[in-house]
Amino acid sequence: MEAFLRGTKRKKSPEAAGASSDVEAEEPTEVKIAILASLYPALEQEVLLDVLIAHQGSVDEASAALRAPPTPRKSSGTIGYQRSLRQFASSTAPGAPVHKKSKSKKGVTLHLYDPENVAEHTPCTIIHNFLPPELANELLRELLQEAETFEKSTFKLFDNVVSSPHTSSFFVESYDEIQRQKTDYHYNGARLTDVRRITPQLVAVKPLVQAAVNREITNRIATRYPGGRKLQFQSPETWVPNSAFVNCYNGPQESVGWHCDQLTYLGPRAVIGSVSLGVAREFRVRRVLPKDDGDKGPDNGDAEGQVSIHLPHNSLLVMHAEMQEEWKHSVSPALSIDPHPVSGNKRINITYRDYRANMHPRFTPRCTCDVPCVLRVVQRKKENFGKYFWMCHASNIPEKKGCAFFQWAEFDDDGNPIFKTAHPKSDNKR
Ligand SMILES: O=C(O)CCC(=O)C(=O)O
Ligand SMILES: [Fe+2]
Repeated sequence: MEAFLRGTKRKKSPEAAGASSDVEAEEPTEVKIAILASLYPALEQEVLLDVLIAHQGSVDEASAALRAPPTPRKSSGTIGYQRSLRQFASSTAPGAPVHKKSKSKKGVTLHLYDPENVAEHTPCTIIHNFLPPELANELLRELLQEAETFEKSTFKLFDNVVSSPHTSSFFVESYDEIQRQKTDYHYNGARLTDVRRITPQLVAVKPLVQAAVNREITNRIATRYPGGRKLQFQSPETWVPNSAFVNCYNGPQESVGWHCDQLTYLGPRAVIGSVSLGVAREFRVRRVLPKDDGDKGPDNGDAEGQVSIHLPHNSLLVMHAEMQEEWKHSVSPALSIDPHPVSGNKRINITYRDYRANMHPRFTPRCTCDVPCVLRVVQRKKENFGKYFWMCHASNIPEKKGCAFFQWAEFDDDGNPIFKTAHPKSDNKR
């Protein structure tokens, strides 16, 4: 999970027309919520999110409003209601448009349980009872043991120490790769310290995840994408997971705020396979709606409402190629949970990822701080919507300020990066 360690305001780059305000608006909600939560610990995250949205994402203004004497207000959507979408279901012809009018509404959370509804109304597909039951339990037991030593990520932001509301660790395939992760890769401007070797059960499950995800991708393309063809910038190659973030949510309050997963090492139109074990929790998604240049109105964050996908023990959720660029996702705090016979109050989540050889930091642009850049996409502004860009993320390192580096990112139709200038650290070998 990379998405929450971002923060301080950046200097705007004059080159970043159409992307610059997106960058600011794009500062992760997670961080803003974490700051507000540390200042107002008694308030639920959803209330904080509402207030933040009502103040166009400004932490200062949201905080001022929260300090003011409370006026009675309802928090929207804390308790969702179950609603079947069967009544709306229609068989989808090959090549049907990706962007269907959402069945969800502003301020309302639709709760989806049924795989057909999930495929129809979100950028995801879900497979229930994914692994043989004993394998799922073995994997859960193994990762619960690993999770004993997982830590919350903490980071300094302004004068607050903010910590992620769950624990996690990152697993790769070899000791060499652990070393490379610790020296070459950057996450939000810093290096990972807790990188582990993939465990025996993670190894055992990997080919099953790989086969299922590739099947789901093929099916998604054939049944839902225009012309039955892959999206522009989506890789035509087989999806091969070579790393996994493992998250542990201990109890109903542990969560992860709204974010999209970082594309820096995955490339555009990334697909992610996400296995859920233990306590069932809600995975929420909402579409990011771009705004016109002159539109100074409130953030569109909740304009189409949220969709809640229920993730039971032993389910595989595939986040498809349209997910990270056009949607945000979160695991919301729960009012209550049903304890699981193996894990008690804990939920384990594994996101298997395909790190692409041609997106290795030895190839990607470096900013003037000499840190490999982060890959972002314009989401909030209609101007340049969907365009990718490289920017500095050193401002997240406590002692560094970051620079105004900005460069549009180019890819061929299959999502292979086109780097204009040879990278000084590139030896073009892999
Ligand atoms: O726990 C989950 O289901 C999602 C985790 C997630 O979004 C992430 O690791 O980026
Ligand atoms: Fe994520």
